[in-house]
Amino acid sequence: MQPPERVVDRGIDAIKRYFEALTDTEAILSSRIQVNLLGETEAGKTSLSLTLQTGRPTLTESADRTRVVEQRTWQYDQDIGFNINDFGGHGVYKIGHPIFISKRGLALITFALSKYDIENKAHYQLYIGNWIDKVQAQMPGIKMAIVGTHIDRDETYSEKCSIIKKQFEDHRQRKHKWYESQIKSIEKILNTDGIQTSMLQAYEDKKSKLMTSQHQVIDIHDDIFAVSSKTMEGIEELQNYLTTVARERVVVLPEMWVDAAKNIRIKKNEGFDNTLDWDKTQDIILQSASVSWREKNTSKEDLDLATCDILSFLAHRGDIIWFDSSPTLKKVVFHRQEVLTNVLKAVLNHDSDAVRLNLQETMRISELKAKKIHDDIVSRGIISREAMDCLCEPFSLSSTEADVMVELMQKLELCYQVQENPLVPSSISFHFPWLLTLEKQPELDEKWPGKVPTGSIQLTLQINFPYRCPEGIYEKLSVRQHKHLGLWKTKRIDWQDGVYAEFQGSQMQISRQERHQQHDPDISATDSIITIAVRGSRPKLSEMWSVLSRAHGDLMDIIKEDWPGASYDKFLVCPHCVNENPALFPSEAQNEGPEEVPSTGGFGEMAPMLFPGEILDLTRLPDGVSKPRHVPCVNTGVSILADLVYPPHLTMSWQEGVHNNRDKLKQYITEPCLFDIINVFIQERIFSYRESEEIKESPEKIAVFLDFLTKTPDRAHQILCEWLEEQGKTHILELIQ
Ligand SMILES: Nc1nc2c(ncn2[C@@H]2O[C@H](COP(=O)(O)OP(=O)(O)OP(=O)(O)O)[C@@H](O)[C@H]2O)c(=O)[nH]1
Repeated sequence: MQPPERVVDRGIDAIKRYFEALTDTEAILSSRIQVNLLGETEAGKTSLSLTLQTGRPTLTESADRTRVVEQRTWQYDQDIGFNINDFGGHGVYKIGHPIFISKRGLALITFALSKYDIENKAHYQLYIGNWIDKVQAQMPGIKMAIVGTHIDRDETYSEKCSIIKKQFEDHRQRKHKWYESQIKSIEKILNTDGIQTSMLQAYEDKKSKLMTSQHQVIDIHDDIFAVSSKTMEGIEELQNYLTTVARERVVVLPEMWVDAAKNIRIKKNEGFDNTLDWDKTQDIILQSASVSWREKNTSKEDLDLATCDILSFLAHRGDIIWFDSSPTLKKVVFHRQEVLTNVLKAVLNHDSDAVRLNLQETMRISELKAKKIHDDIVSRGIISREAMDCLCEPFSLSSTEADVMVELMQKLELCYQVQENPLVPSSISFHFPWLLTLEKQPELDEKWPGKVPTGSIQLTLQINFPYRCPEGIYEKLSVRQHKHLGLWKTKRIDWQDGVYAEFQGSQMQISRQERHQQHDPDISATDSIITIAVRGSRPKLSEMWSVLSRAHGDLMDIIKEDWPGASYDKFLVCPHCVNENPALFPSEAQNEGPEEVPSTGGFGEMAPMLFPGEILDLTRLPDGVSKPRHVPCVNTGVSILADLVYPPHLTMSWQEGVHNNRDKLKQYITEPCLFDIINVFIQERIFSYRESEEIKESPEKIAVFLDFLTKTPDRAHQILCEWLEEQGKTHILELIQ
């Protein structure tokens, strides 16, 4: 209760300021809970939100599918209030939730009981299951409840609710079982005799991650609330639940904080300003403070700190949207969330005709130019600064607000900024992967052919998301690559489901695929796969690993930030299998249509060998485990060089290998063989004549040769390996490789 969690998160100074504020103003018991109404269209969300707000039966005339989020408040009593977020069916909700939903809020999964057909198994997944999975993945631990509306239209609602409860229990069990089967399959691998000790840690990490997720409680209220916004039946039970939760979460706040929140709400209801700037916000805070507080906190710094304390608390609770992550964003408070959603909706509009209309209405430009701008937006996902201003025009944003919106879109990683013409500083445009509809361009078949070109190697990481990829992960990953690629914009090619990029010495392709799984004919689930592949030549291997590890790190960070509860599995695909079987990575044409695949992410009949992707998380191998030089490909029995499966810091370098096998090499390399090698090295200008003589004249010829060898560049090692292979001296090759 005291101090609130958010204050504690901000550290000891914030706690001190909180208690100081309490000495100057009264302590108020307060609870304001954010209630998020989620669900399919026509679920009855708006009617329920209005009914809760007014306390009277209220029905909307019809559903409003264009709404992103509408906010209402319901004041239960002096201490307890609710901020209700009523989410609509507009596509922007996909990115909207993390901005609008507070982890401390409540999510009500709403559906119309009258439409729910218990005979139709797909209904559970559509109306309830998918929503639970989504919320759970995005905000693990958030309190949830299921609410069935329209009971006045359904006499059998109570029997239906008992069946839905059972379906919900099955859903919980299914999730549990999925984790269990994944854990079992790892345990099976762990119990296999031949498992590489170096691989053990990666499998153990994978298992423990799965076990944590499995035990994550789905905090959902056991009963299903059945309500009618027409007759008010069941509304009281729902209200009681909400107020009980609110009472459990009462906190003690300084009166000035409560007053500041109230005054911000008044500004919101007045609806004059799109946003509150820093000065206006501080005026509100000063108005809310007592004389004694004002006398004690006279400096600008005192007021700035108090402003941040209060805004941070209110943003965490879901009263306002405020980001303190950049100096520009910090200065603006989004107290009317609809302003932000409307701008996002205008910019991220997938309706091509609406975009065209908007451009024609607001821009005084030729039809030809409008067409080009329109095509850029709807197919290439590119919005010029000029077009951005015009899309925002209907909202009468000030220039600061427009700048803030643009910065916010970049901060949220909805887009990245590109200067299209290096000579024209104003030729700025914003690239939104969300808007891309372009198919893969044919020129990419040349740059990235289906089969790995001779002389190249491919490192491949696959991340499999069972039951659909959480929305926006791929797009955000694509945007995040810009910070590594920024300077080489021309080397990046984007299409709807992928991005190709060229780095110095290597190429990368990130792509996504969807695969339908038909475990149960009634429940069609879709698995998603994000593949990060890097190609290059062997000498560039270490750079290739850096590129792969960086993209992997980006993806893991995004999952941690936005979808901490998402289930996924990651694998490093055996480079040998990739090389042998280009069909493992089907071209776009082959991607069409549903395809049945095993949940391990296999590829039809011949599944590639998959190594645990957790290898990429290892910073070092466990104590006592020596770095591997080779790993077996179980599929083919071929021995693969470990540096194709492990990042360089985890593998044994060839020099370490030579050192470790020194005694055996001294035994196997005969004098004539040594002389032949020396000749090759002289021809290749690796050894000088003097060096070769030094070796030949030494009583410990082989030992001296090996010492010389480990000091030579990698090229010498490569030449030696090739020569040994040509000569069929595989017993030496294996020790040296
Ligand atoms: N009889 C009856 N009709 C309801 C009830 N709740 C909503 N409706 C009607 O169902 C339709 C959809 O209701 P809304 O509240 O707009 O649904 P929504 O979930 O907000 O819909 P979207 O805007 O598409 O997200 C409207 O015609 C409402 O009048 C209810 O409990 N009983």
